[in-house]
Amino acid sequence: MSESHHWLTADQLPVPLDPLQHDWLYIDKGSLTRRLTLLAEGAFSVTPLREGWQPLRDDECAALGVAFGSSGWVREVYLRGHGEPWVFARSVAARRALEDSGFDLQRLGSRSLGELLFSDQAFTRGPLEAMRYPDAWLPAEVQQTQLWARRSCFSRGKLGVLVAEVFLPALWQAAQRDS
Ligand SMILES: C=C(O[C@@H]1C=C(C(=O)O)C=C[C@H]1O)C(=O)O
Repeated sequence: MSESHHWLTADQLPVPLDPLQHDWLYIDKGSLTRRLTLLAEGAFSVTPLREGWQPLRDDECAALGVAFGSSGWVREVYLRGHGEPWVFARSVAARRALEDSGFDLQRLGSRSLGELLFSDQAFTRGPLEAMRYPDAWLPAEVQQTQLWARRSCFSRGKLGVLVAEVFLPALWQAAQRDS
């Protein structure tokens, strides 16, 4: 894997990002749901693509502090502005921690996970890390190399919900128009 295939904090990036990308990837630590809702003037929606129990990826197990190959809940969605996919988001939590926590990730459907995480004061957000997301991890229809993604872990007690967000070209176009 090349250097760009590691999750990096802003100070670990070999080359600084342009200011707009830096802002979306690292600076805004508030709810992305809220930011996208504003950018889309309310025309925001969440569409689940895939939800279920699966073995988590190695980078996810490492970030959550569980053994490689651990099972977890995987939720993949599009966050849409004006119906267009703006962000592909993949959120995961280890099975044991999730079951012990009573946190109801399984029945969210098209409600935003962000609303839930940000409305519960007990969750704290870990550092934001970014990388160019491997295209093989994206749904075929938006597959493209070199797309920037970020991730961070929301923690409440022993539960960690790791949220990765991949910014799609339509988002950058909308953000550029707005800036
Ligand atoms: C973490 C947030 O939640 C967003 C909403 C998600 C969902 O509904 O699955 C997933 C990831 C995030 O992009 C947020 O709004 O900041």
